[in-house]
Amino acid sequence: MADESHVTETPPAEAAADWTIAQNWQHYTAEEHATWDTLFARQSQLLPGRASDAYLRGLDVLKLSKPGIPDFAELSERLMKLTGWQVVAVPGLVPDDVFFDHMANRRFVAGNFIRRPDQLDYLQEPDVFHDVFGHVPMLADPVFADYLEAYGRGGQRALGLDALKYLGRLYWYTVEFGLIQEGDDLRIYGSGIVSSFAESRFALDDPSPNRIAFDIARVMRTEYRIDDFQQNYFVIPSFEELLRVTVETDFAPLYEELKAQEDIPVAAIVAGDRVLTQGTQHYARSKARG
Ligand SMILES: C[C@H](O)[C@H](O)[C@H]1CNc2nc(N)[nH]c(=O)c2N1
Ligand SMILES: N[C@@H](Cc1ccccc1)C(=O)O
Ligand SMILES: [Fe+2]
Repeated sequence: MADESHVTETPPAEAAADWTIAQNWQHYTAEEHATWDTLFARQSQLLPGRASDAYLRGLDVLKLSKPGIPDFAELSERLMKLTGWQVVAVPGLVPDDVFFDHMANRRFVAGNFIRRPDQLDYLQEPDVFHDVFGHVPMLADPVFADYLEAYGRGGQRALGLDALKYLGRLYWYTVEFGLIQEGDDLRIYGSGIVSSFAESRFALDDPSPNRIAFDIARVMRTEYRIDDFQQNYFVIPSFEELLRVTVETDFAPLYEELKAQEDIPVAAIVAGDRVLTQGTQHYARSKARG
């Protein structure tokens, strides 16, 4: 999950300078493994027909020899052979520059903790289920694996250009909450959706949110919220197209243009949008009434 986290700059005592820690797979309790198995089984039944082909193909990389929470060492060995990525354990959110450096070197940072049984349906911090079940299967797709490495390098560049706000939105509306058109069907590839039981249905079926065709400048201008279902989803035509418009476009001039423009509020529809669903926003309004 990506958000405007306010993490401290010095790593916690047990972490290395790059914020990595030992996963300590042998320390997980039977209850923690059971939480993983419950979440895994629930999503595995829900996602066929909802998640993108690339995600469902990638899911196999998680079918390891042991039940319960995956062992990052075993997982990384398999992932490395497929796309050169590995999964490293961190205690939680890490500073942006640390996050980008790992990503630029094909190291995916994953929380080593798992949510409590009473948090099955939603939590804001990225736990091992969100990071590994949500993100890792996409790392097994060669095109998406290239996209994420390029994103890491782009993040390092964006830091230097004071443009993190714009790149963070691109991450949010693709890696975390992206939808993709597959033939006549709308499918999920965003990790924040696939790792959420309720949002996996809401994102595709509910008339409440907007669903808008992906446009790089529009996405970078659009605000987002981190505490509930999204009110906007952006739809890409393919991962190859996402790679083409992000890796091949020099963002520096785009960042300058965006700095001269207003941000677009969440849920707004603006001129030029190719709107697939004009949302009713009834979900957000019902929550606002409390
Ligand atoms: C880079 C961007 O700001 C984003 O919010 C980052 C910050 N730090 C992170 N740290 C961890 N562990 N996981 C994440 O997804 C992120 N997201
Ligand atoms: N093209 C971006 C780098 C980038 C690539 C892929 C994803 C995100 C960002 C830049 O010029 O900064
Ligand atoms: Fe995430």
